Amino acid sequence: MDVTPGELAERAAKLDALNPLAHTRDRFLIPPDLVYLDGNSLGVLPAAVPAALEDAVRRQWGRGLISSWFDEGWWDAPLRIGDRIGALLGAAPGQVVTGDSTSVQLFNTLTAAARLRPDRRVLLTDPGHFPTDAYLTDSVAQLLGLEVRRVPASQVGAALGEYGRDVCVLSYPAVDYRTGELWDLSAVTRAAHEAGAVTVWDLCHAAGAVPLALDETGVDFAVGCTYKYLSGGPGSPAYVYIARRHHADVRHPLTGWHGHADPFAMQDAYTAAEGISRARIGCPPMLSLLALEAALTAFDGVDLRELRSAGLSLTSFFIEACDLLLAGRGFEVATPRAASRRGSQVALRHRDAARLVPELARRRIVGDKREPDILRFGFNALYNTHADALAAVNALRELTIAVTA
Ligand SMILES: Cc1ncc(COP(=O)(O)O)c(C=O)c1O
Ligand SMILES: Nc1c(O)cccc1C(=O)C[C@H](N)C(=O)O
Repeated sequence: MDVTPGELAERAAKLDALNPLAHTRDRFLIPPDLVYLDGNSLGVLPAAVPAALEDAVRRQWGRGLISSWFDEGWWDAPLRIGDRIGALLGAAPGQVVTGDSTSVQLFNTLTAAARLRPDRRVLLTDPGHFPTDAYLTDSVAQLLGLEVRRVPASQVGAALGEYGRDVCVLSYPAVDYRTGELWDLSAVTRAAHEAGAVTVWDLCHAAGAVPLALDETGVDFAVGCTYKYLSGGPGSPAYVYIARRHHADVRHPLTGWHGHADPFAMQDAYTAAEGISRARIGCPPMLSLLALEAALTAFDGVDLRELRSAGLSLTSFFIEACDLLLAGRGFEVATPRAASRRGSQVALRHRDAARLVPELARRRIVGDKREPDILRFGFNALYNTHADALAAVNALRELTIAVTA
């Protein structure tokens, strides 16, 4: 090892001191002495949330009661908060709506997307997609009489060349939940369009960590959760993006009354609302939605390019520290080393992953384990530090034995 742990600690301190986003850490209530590297599963509580929830419960609900639906802007909250999220996704206003879970949004969106190409029979998806995406893709295919083919994003071009004219939808994650690999949304979307198909992207592991340019990239549909890098809280509502050019044609299977053109006319038959409102379903979980709105203020004034470079600085430093301090201890970096191919997490493979993750937690360092042998460390540049990264690597060094000298 050319660099000593002491020198790495100095580097971490310097990098943290130079971080232009250092001030945003104060926007979160991080438990003292905790190194939290699991914000890619459940983000830390933003400082603005408790008071916003208190107000939502005691004043808006407690005193305003039913009048709050309109007097406090509850009815428009899914659209208002959708636009705030849209700004983080590179989407112009009026194309994102919040509500329901990612799973529900996936079902609604995949079905609506496939219906745009009724003469085609193949749904293309990632063999390593998150389980809920895999299960729902299969369900939608079953319901619509389609066939699912599982092709890695890196091989989509070849697959489309072979049978692309029969593909209706490509359903892919922007960032792989296990390895943290960032896919090329632009290249996959372009290839899909050349073959006449549409894309449904799952942004769960990208939104709020990686700058996205949905409008510019020509993405058709996207869904994502808000409890990871957006720190909306456990079970906070998901969102869906539908490019404006599809609004008039899109037909959802979940035709709830909030998506009706005139909800309070209480008509017998469904008529879809204009614009993104047609992606609304039923009554949204308002308290969670208002907590999410407060949580998103943690992004106020944050330049997303700066956030991305701070995130890459953290993951690059973590990988470098792993290379230096964990050599010969049975670890393998499963995340791409090229910054352009990396989201904001680093995954390490180790055959003792199941032992190491709880051992880390006992030392107040939280990451998580994914099957079969992956240790995941998520870095939210709004609150994580290089010192956090080094603490995790130092602990892993203490918990393992070097096999080679
Ligand atoms: C890529 C991805 N999609 C979807 C989900 C979850 O969906 P839901 O919010 O419906 O539980 C997760 C995480 O739980 C995920 O990582
Ligand atoms: N949504 C979760 C939950 O309800 C319980 C525990 C974990 C989660 C997660 O978010 C897991 C996460 N999507 C993953 O990437 O594995």
